[in-house]
Order: sequence, then C-alpha cells, then structure tokens
Amino acid sequence: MVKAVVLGAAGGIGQPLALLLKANPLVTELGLFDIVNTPGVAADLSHISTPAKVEGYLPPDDGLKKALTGADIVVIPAGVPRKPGMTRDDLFKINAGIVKDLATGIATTAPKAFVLVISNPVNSTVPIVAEVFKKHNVYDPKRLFGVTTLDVVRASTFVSEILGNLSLSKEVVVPVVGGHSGVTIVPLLSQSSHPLPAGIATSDYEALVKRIQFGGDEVVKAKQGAGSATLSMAFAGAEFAGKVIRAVKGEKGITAPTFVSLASDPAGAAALTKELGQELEFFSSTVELGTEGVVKIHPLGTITDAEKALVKAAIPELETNIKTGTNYVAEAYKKAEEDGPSRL
Ligand SMILES: NC(=O)C1=CN([C@@H]2O[C@H](COP(=O)(O)OP(=O)(O)OC[C@H]3O[C@@H](n4cnc5c(N)ncnc54)[C@H](O)[C@@H]3O)[C@@H](O)[C@H]2O)C=CC1
Ligand SMILES: O=C([O-])CC(=O)C(=O)O
Repeated sequence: MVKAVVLGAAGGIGQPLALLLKANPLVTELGLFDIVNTPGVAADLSHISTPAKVEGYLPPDDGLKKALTGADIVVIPAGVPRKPGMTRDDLFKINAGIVKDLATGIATTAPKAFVLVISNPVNSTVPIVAEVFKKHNVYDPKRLFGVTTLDVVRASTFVSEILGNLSLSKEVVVPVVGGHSGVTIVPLLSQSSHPLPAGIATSDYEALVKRIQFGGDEVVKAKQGAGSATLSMAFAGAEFAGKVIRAVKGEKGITAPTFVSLASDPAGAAALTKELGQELEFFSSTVELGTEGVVKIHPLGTITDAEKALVKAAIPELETNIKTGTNYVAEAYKKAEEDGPSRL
C-alpha cells in the first residue's frame, strides 16, 4: 500500500504529475491538495482504470490535514512559476511562504513521509522544509529530497540528440550534480553512459553544458509568459517519485541524482566534502535509495578539469541559496514569537 500526495495538484505540473502517479501501479492511494480545483482533477483521474483511489482536497475543513493523513510520499509542486526575465530566486518571496506552510502541515500530520520538493528555488526551498521539520523535532534528513531530475532528463535528451539518436535517450545516463539553478547545475558529461563524440569541439561541449544549465530558460522563453516547464517536469517528477517508491518497497540498487542534506549520509558526505574542498549543508549528487530513504551519497568520482571548474563555480551560489532558505525560517519563527501566540 502506498499513499502518494501531491501539494499543488491543480497546477501546470501538479495535474500531469498526478496523472502519471495515478498510472503508477504501485500507488494505491492518491491525495490531491491545492487551493483550487482539486475536486475536479480528482474526479477526472478517478475514472482511470488503475489501482489508486483518488481524493481531492481544498483548504477548508482541514483539507491539507486530510490529504496528508497516512501519506507515504509527498510531492510538492505548489507555488508560482517564472516569467521571462525572472530568475528562480525571484520566486523565493512568494514560494518560501507557501513551502513553509505546507512543510508545517507535513511535519504535524505525516512526519515520516518522504518529501520531494519541486517548488523553486529548490536550492532554498529544500532547506526551508528541513528547518521547519527541525522546529517540529521530526527532521530525518534521509527522507527529504530536492527534485533535480529534470536536469538529468534534459542531459539524457540533449546528449542523445548530439549522438544523433533520440531513441537512446531512455538509456543515456549523465550524473548532474550541484543544485537546481543556472551555474549550480553541473552535468558530469565525462561520466555519461554514452560518451560524447570523440574530439567534440570545446565550443560544442560548452554549448551543451550551457543548454543543460539553462534548459529551464529555453522553456520559459518559448512559453512567452505562460509559465515554465510543466510537462517535462511532471515526467521527471514521476520518474523520481517512482524510484523512491520502488526503493521504499525494497528494490535494491536504485540510484538518482537528487538535492539532499549531507547529514543524510555522514560517511558519504565526508568524501564528497573532501572533493568539494569545503562543507555545504545540501548538495545534489548521485544518491542510492533504500527503504528508509537515502542510503548512500556517492562521491563525484573522477571528473575533468572543466568539470572541476564548473563545480567550483557552483559553490558560492549554492551556499547563498541554502543560507537564504535557512535564514527565512529562523526569521519567520522569530517574528511569530515576537508577534505573540504562535500559529506555527
Ligand atoms: N524542480 C524543478 O525542476 C522545477 C520546478 N518548477 C517549479 O514548480 C512550481 C510550480 O510550477 P507550475 O506547476 O508550472 O505552476 P502553476 O502556477 O501552474 O501551479 C502551481 C499550483 O500551486 C498551487 N498553489 C499555490 N499556493 C498553494 C498552497 N499554499 N497550497 C497548495 N497549492 C498551492 C496553485 O493554485 C497552482 O495550482 C514553480 O515554483 C516552478 O518554478 C517548475 C519546473 C521544474
Ligand atoms: O526554469 C524554471 O523556472 C523551471 C525549472 O526549474 C526548470 O525548468 O528547470
């Protein structure tokens, strides 16, 4: 029995993600929460001939609590998307509060659930969830994930395009490490399961790296103000959620790059920290998943000088993004204490 819950389920990502989770035969219950439209989305999905029982919830009558009750895995695509000219960090002002409130709901109702954060900026929203869970004394770093799978999916697609065979894209595996925004997205193309053409021009390699790092902008621009990636993100989110579910059900050897707390595997983190040359609280590296979440954080391994330079360039922004999330929660709690009776 697996209950999956989507918070932000009526949105551009939420709806197709809910569809793909409904299509996952391992999901037996699907809870859909949003501030609008979830009863309709749930009614629609409930006619699909797969095992999951679907229920839609809205904020009145404790809807969030009802949606989260009994949740095994919670995926969060709630929040505003970018418009052209914006960075992911520009979303922080609105999305930080949304994610903090939803994290509070999870901490009080489903503290053991695996939490998969899609809402941007991921480099900051994941630390927000961690801090809220700490405040509620229910934080287990092994169960919290920032979803960076879209970067991995893009890398597979763009590499197979360069190899001239899109049908390879299902098989091409490229570790993408760091975080989920611009220069913090670091594809380790030298470790691609399918090597780039021998003698690829430096300019072509650099263009490929840039396309993976800024693939999100490509979609934002093409959508002309109507939002950012939704369908490819739903695909990526369902891929990652599917891996977590299979691992939780006992399948061994499942790995995926994901943005996790380095406290989730201190031994793995020590090796990674050595490679990075400094400590970071969160980082996306290839992670082995198991019944309790993170089993092992893999080191970067052998990488080229060009990749080392990309990792180095990612660190300052990552550090700032993580601090922004952490400080936000500290300040919100401080303000709530000063304001009197806490609603946190
Ligand atoms: N991690 C990643 O790789 C990616 C992340 N994203 C991010 O995902 C987020 C969602 O994007 P879209 O689905 O395109 O946006 P959207 O605007 O289409 O949908 C967001 C949904 O969240 C809901 N929502 C807002 N406040 C809420 C609350 N307090 N509780 C529950 N639901 C709430 C809205 O009603 C809406 O249905 C954005 O922050 C976007 O930047 C988008 C693409 C990739
Ligand atoms: O670019 C955005 O704002 C949405 C996103 O995270 C992505 O597509 O990778």
